[in-house]
Amino acid sequence: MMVEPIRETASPIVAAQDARPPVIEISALGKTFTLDSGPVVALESVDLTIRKGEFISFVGPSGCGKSTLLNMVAGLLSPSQGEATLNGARIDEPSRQVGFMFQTAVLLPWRTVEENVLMPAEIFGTKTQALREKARSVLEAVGLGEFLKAYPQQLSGGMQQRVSPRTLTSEPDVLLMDEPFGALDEFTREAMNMELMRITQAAGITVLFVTHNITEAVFMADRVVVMTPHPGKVSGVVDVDLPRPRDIGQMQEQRFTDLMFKVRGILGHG
Ligand SMILES: Nc1ncnc2c1ncn2[C@@H]1O[C@H](COP(=O)(O)OP(=O)(O)OP(=O)(O)O)[C@@H](O)[C@H]1O
Repeated sequence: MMVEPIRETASPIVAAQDARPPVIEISALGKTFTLDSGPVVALESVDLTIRKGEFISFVGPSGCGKSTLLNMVAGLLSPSQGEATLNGARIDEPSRQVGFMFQTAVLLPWRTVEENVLMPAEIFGTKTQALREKARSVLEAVGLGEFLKAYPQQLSGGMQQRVSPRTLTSEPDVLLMDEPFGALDEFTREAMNMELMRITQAAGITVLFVTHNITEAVFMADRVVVMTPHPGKVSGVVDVDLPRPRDIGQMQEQRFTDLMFKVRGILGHG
């Protein structure tokens, strides 16, 4: 009897990823909005398995359904076709295991930065001293250590946005991020991205990260999901086999440029 030779996987990073259990499984997921002018297919038959601890970037032009997809995974929007599951259970409402970071920081003006950060824990009745310390360390990590007692209106717009990672205080299993640092200046954005990678990698948090920026998408991700509009769909998935921890210097490497062009090619700007 012939024995099949064992095929070597292309890289140990990919092999390690494959061994991780699936956290989110998206099958034939679609969403059609009905407008007075007729139906709009926002998203068409998406299939995707996301494993524990993976960092997935979603990149694509405006209107390709990135937010629609994220909102369905968040349980904020119900699918028209197919389903998404979280740890095997169909997602049909928001879950405490899933944190959501939006583009704009939603802060209550009458609460201090620290009180804003601790608000979700207060609502769920889980505010503890340990959590307070955790909130402080997250705020210190994003350079807001001096502003715990400040009110949102005393911070610049960019500083207010840096409060976004408060979602991390609640230690979600999955973090959904819809252009969380989109409005920040490039330097702060880069620093926030590095910090985000450090925290989520250390805690094994699975991240779904939406961005318009191809460089950022490649730099952050284990896989880049490339989406195109009319109708919104996944046109390709690019494996990012760059070692971790990542550093800015990797952007100068040929492999990085190749991956960027691969993404561009799928987007149709190749
Ligand atoms: N609530 C809604 N009602 C009707 N149409 C919608 C609704 N939400 C989204 N759409 C449409 O669905 C399509 C996908 O929108 P979506 O916001 O998911 O795209 P996106 O890729 O996130 O865009 P952007 O990058 O601009 O945020 C668009 O054509 C949009 O107009």
